[in-house]
Amino acid sequence: MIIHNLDKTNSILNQFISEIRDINIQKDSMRFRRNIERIGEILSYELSRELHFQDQEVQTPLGVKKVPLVSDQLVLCSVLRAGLPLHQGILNYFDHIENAFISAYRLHKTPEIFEIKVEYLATPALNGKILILADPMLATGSSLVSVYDILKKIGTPSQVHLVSVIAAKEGIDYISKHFPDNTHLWVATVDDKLNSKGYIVPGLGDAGDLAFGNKL
Ligand SMILES: O=P(O)(O)OC[C@H]1O[C@H](OP(=O)(O)OP(=O)(O)O)[C@H](O)[C@@H]1O
Ligand SMILES: O=c1cc[nH]c(=O)[nH]1
Ligand SMILES: [Mg+2]
Repeated sequence: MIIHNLDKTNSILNQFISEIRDINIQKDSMRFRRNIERIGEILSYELSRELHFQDQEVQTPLGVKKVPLVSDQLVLCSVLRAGLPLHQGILNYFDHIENAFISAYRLHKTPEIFEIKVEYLATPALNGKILILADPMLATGSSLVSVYDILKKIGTPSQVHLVSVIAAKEGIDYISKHFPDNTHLWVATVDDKLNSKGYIVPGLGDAGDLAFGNKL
């Protein structure tokens, strides 16, 4: 797996990451969603450098200019619920991308032991296309691996790009073993630890709840 951790370079991205982590600022759920969306836009720009480009002629009022434009067929699949604002951010940059949605949630047997349930999928064909799989939190990595196991049954993408906001080192190690070697991971920042409940520490808390409210 090829890992692109954007926190290696200081940029305005730091501001958005610090706001989604901040226990006071993150209470403003509209700002939380919008910050995740903005991070999705920045990750999209970075990811776009790894895509394939072909020259296209553009007619201006004064002449013709050859411009290299993205030539890949792209599918963006986001993991519900927390993936929704990240999905919107990526969609803001890739106007013509096809869209897929998949659900994943933790079904707890005890506070510490859970399995991932995937119950919903809506996707276009994936064969030969570039799959961008988006989920803001990469904690244990079990959600991403579970959804990829389902998506693989639909078709074989030519390449996978994973987009995440905060990842734990442990989760990165786990998914590296389950995705093809040429998979790219685009992540805004990486934290060292998981707690006993599989939450990223310091992380930000529960991204789905912060974006959309507490669930039962
Ligand atoms: O790497 P993992 O250990 O699998 O954890 C990460 C998952 O947890 C969050 O979803 P959650 O289960 O909280 O669902 P939600 O989006 O509905 O809140 C997040 O959006 C990931 O899907
Ligand atoms: O830290 C975590 C782990 C899983 N899901 C979240 O929203 N946050
Ligand atoms: Mg959640």
